[in-house]
Amino acid sequence: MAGVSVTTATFIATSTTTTTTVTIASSLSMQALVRNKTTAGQAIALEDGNSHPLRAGLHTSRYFEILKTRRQLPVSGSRQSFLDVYHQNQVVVLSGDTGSGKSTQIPQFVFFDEYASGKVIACTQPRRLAVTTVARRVATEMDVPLGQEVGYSIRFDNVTSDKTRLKYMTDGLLLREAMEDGNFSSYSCIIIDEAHERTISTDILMALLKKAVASRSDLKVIIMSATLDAGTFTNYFASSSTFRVHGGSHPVEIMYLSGATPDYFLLSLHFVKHIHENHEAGDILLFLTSVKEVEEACSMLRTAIEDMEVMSLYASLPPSEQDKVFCQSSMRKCVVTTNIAETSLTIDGVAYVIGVCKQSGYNPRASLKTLLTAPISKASARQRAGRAGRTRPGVCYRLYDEDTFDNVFLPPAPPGILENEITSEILMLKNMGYNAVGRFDFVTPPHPEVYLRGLEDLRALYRVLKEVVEIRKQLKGVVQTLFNEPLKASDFGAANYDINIRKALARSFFYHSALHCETRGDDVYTTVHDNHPAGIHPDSSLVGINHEWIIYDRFIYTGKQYMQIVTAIDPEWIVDLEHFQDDRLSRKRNGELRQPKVKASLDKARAARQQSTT
Ligand SMILES: Nc1ncnc2c1ncn2[C@@H]1O[C@H](COP(=O)(O)OP(=O)(O)OP(=O)(O)O)[C@@H](O)[C@H]1O
Repeated sequence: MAGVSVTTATFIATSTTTTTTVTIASSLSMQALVRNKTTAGQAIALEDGNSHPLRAGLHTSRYFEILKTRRQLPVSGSRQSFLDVYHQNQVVVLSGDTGSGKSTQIPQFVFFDEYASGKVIACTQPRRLAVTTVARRVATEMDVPLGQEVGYSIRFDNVTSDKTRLKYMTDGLLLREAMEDGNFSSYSCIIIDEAHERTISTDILMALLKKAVASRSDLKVIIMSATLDAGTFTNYFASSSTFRVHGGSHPVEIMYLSGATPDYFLLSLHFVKHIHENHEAGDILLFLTSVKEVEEACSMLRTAIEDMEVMSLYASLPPSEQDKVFCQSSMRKCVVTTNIAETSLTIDGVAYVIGVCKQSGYNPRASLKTLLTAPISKASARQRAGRAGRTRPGVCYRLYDEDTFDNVFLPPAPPGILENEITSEILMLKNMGYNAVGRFDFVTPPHPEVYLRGLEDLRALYRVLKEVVEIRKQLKGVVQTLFNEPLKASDFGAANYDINIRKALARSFFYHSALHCETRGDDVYTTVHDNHPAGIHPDSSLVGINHEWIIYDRFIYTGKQYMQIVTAIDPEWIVDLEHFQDDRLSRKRNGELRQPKVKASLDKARAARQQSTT
């Protein structure tokens, strides 16, 4: 809607700020709250009352215990200043230190302020584990059963009800909802948490929210970020103001090595043992670089230390296994994890954090995903340290020297949209009516090459669909002619079924074709499009077969370059495509073919094809 201005403003809070408490009549109820006109004093009075403000009955004693610790969090001291800023602005960008209370407290402040709207508050997290654990914590803090006033929604797991007014969800799920309703009509406020992680979903959501706030003046947006990067978001939402919450829950001492280590893995295990044998009570959180390392470390630690409970934590573990790390233990706990535990998580009892690093990237030229050991960013290192000191003072051991942290560590990881393929996001935006995706108002626009690759993949999918539809039509015709009856379902047992599907894939994903390179040995191929050498991924059923031609879905780099999701094809299926005609084959500057073997194989296939048709 024209004329609606979107503004942001500054919110400064410190752990020492005192709370303004307004005297409230004892008869105050939730129904007396007026949307976006509530005070911190009103909410505090409702929270402090013996009676539960949301249901009949009294608060439990545990509720008051937790309430006492919540009131000591840095954000609690600035509840009224936050509300003032929130009331005056449609978009608030809030940044704060780890453990200051952003994820758990700010949504509750908004809960009281938005209660009269009758709509839902969404708080997004990039990771499923953060969604479920933060929602559970907030439901406990508010003394309500999870799924009632406070719930969560992740793919395949929806714990909400008609009563839910504060919903934690993944950024991906809210994005899916936006496909149906780009105005976010059922929400009064949307909180994007951990915005500094710059996941693709978060970035696209921010663009959609920028549009939505312009057409819905009653929609509020809060962008929460743990770093000083908030400027990027304030600029994006048409303002240059910055908002800070200072201080975390408890102090964290940072320790560095005095020099570099040649083997961080073994050293980290020695550190765990050293802490266990020499330091006072407190659980240990060890960050490693891959699932393989995590499992290896767990098994070595279990053998070496009997009186310690060792647990692994990574994204592909079943949720019931992940939840175990949050359970109390009579022994010291050591949680060995990947970067899944880097942000948002509070594992009660963790006093020691040990950190090493690795990161993945995407090369659009080669459609190549990499998973290489590389220095992490300072922001990541700070997030990891922030996992200590949440429920008690902590120590963070960084397995590198201070000089490395100051001079070698990378700047914050680039936004996900610059590092990943975005095919499904392009499709989604097109589906929402954004046809010129290249001109979409991204916070950081992706490189044109990533965008072009995405479009090429979509064109390929379209070609597959067209071919499959054509094959189905032909099969239907054949069956009808032969048996004089209509085809009821696809006949998976038909002799040519598999070949027809592979043919369709070959003719659509022809630019992902590769030719076996006999001189380099088993399972090594060269891509036809880019002339890259690559092996067949060890998980593939084609390993050891050495088909002459294959097509692949994607590249992955894990020390070696591999093609994943591959299928064998016959060059006779593709020789007629323009892409494989002589004048289109890749040549050097002097006109010589880069891959004479490709031409030889295509010529052979062309001759065979001609013979079979004559
Ligand atoms: N499950 C829990 N058990 C015990 N205390 C918790 C739990 N979750 C949160 N807390 C307490 O609340 C504090 C604030 O947590 P919250 O997740 O809101 O911080 P945050 O500012 O969002 O941190 P981050 O930037 O690391 O996500 C924690 O430091 C801790 O003291």
